[in-house]
Amino acid sequence: MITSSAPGKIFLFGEHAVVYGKTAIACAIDLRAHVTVEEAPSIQMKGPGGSIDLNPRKHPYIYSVVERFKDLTDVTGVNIDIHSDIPVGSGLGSSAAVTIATIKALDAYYGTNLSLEDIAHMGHQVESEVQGRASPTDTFVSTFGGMVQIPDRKKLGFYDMLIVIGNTGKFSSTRKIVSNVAALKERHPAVIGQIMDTISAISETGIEFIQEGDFHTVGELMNINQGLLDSIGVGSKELSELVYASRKAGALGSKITGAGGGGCMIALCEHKNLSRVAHAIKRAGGDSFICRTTHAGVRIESK
Ligand SMILES: Nc1ncnc2c1ncn2[C@@H]1O[C@H](COP(=O)(O)OP(=O)(O)O)[C@@H](O)[C@H]1O
Ligand SMILES: C[C@@](O)(CCOP(=O)(O)O)CC(=O)O
Ligand SMILES: [Mg+2]
Repeated sequence: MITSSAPGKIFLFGEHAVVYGKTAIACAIDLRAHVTVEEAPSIQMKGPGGSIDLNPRKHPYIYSVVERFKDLTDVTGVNIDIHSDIPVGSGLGSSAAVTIATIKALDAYYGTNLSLEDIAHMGHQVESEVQGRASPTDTFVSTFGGMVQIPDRKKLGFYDMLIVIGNTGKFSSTRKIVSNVAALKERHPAVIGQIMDTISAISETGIEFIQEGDFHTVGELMNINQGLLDSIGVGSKELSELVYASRKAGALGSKITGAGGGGCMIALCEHKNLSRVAHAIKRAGGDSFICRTTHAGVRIESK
């Protein structure tokens, strides 16, 4: 029996634009997906009512991972059991964390000796297949941990940023939101293209201010990024309510994280207003918790 785990993530800047090759900054967080694999008579997934055979409609990410392993090795019966701390369909990268942890667990189980680069690459292929189109961000940061810049695949240092996550509690499918943005871009290529370029410039400017420790300016850039996410139709009334409540309570900046349409927002705070912001998000109807970033990428937990 082998157990692996991989982290979820937040986007400080650049979601959606990064799908079109623009710059984004993402950070691994200490919510993790845990995957246990053990010998079984067929390829199965453990569920609440017991184990069932792997089904591409019910388990699209895991199915796609297993199909890829069939190209690498002789895939024998295995039971896959997932326990994840990451709220599903909420912009915190649950799909990538589950995908990357499954790849790592199967790699250890079948002895395929994949490097971290191989794992991130396979994860990106899986997300692209299931999502229709996907950037390498979530799978890369879930593999390597820390703060990263995409598409450069640059591992940035560790920055002690105080972030509150606010969750609207509304499920949102990344596949659907990404395809809505693609359709909008097709209708207005010049307009949306320029918005994507501006989001890219925000990410590139943002990283400089993160490195300087100027979090007031980082927050200001997050607010500009949020306006542009709204402009491409990935906002919602509930997300905006949490965003404005957090700013009123003193957040330096706040924005959607991930696909949007529902799911989570993040608020950059100072020590003095951290709990005020968390409470304000709750009063505005969301769940909120303090986000801890992590260096720890994918890893084997036990063998
Ligand atoms: N614990 C889990 N077990 C099985 N599949 C999961 C789990 N968590 C997430 N997933 C898969 O990821 C999908 C959600 O991914 P996505 O729409 O990209 O949202 P996000 O990655 O922001 O949570 C789910 O519909 C499911 O297919
Ligand atoms: C919208 C997008 O930029 C991020 C999606 O993140 P999440 O699945 O909502 O956690 C898509 C992608 O990068 O593939
Ligand atoms: Mg996802």
